[in-house]
Amino acid sequence: MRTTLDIVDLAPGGEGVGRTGEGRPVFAPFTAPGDRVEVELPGGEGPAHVPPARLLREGPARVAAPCPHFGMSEPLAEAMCGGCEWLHLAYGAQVEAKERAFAETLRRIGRLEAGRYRALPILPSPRPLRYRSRAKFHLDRHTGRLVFFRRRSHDPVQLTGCHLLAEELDALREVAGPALLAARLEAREVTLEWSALDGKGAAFLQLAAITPAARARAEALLAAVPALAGVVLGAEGAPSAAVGDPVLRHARRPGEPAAGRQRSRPDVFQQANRGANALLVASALELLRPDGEEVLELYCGAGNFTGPLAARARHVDAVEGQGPALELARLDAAEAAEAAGARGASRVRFLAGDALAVARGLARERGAASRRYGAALLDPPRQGAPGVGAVLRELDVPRAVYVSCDPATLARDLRACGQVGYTVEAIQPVDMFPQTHHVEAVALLTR
Ligand SMILES: C[S@@+](CC[C@H](N)C(=O)[O-])C[C@H]1O[C@@H](n2cnc3c(N)ncnc32)[C@H](O)[C@@H]1O
Repeated sequence: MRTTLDIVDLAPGGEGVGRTGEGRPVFAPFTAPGDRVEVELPGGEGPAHVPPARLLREGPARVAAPCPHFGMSEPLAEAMCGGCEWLHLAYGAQVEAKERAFAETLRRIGRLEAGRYRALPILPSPRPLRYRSRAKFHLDRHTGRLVFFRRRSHDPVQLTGCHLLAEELDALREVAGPALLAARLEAREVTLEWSALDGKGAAFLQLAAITPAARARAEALLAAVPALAGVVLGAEGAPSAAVGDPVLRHARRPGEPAAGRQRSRPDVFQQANRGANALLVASALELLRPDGEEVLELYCGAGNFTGPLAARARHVDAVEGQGPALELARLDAAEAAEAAGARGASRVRFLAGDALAVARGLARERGAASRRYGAALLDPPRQGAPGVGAVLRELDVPRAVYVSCDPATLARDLRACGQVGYTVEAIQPVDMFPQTHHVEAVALLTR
């Protein structure tokens, strides 16, 4: 049934929300508060998710989307890219909506009522557009373009440019697609990364198999695309292989190389928004105050927090499950220790393995080798770290910072931490992902 709907808010999942005359909630993608839209309403009585709507009247938060691949185009959904959700929304309205939805998720799943913790105002991204230094694409074998898929499909969007990518990364995307096709590198997925510090990029190609022919083709790719310094080849069940030099360096604070550098490789986790990442790291350290402490860091990855922690802590034990990430973190730590002289030499110990299992093992250690941590920092993947509260408790950690990219799993884990005696003192949301509903956050726990 066709019906007219007034959009009144944005849901945590990014869709606009309105209610029918009978009070039925309706979630409509690509709408904005204040919009009046016509939607195709499915039968039933519960909350309805409708396909893209026809816009009848524009709300005040609506702006002209700068991208031809985005939005409520006619015919509906024909050209729509699955990358952005909110290019039609003024950036101020985006951060307000994230802050509201985030607090609501903490309340609903974490039972954390506003007022019971210090809710710090969301930190906006320094760049709302062109903020990504890495992204994952698909190679369209017919056109030779690196593409994104349309929403909820595997149909390619023939990108003529992407407003989320740093200009240099977008330019690399444009040339890398045809070069991959010419080199006959049939990658299932292609991750490209750009380093503003190095002025060069690197690629991670997921192939069916890593053969000598694939390596030779990767060499040909590097010869054809001078902006690419190296390639990592990956295949299921096989160790990855580097061709050229795919290790890039980033300034820990963009534009300030003196604030320290950090290695990355395109097959290893790395925050894609370097500007917002600098804010995230600074706010995590400000909340944790690791000065002079023995610190336990779980899920350290390539050492995004490890270097800044080590610069202030007495000692850091850093745990990570992925070998190549740990290798990059070790190289950065060794370099920083050398720069600091003997004083910094033994500040970090890296431990490989499952973060919670290693932490449980540390809690059982006794005698001279055992450590008493004054602070902990954890930054788990999207699925969170169920059970981390009990582990922190076993280790008798008085203060911990939990960094999360998923408000729902964060809220779940904070609630469980509360059940073993931790109090949520403060939470700082950070907008790492403008033009989408996603939000990153840092929470401070004490006991
Ligand atoms: C969100 S990333 C954070 C990495 C790093 N802290 C950063 O800021 O770049 C999560 C990291 O946890 C690692 N990881 C995932 N599951 C793990 C586990 N069970 N044990 C240890 N590390 C794990 C991943 O390899 C990844 O490096």
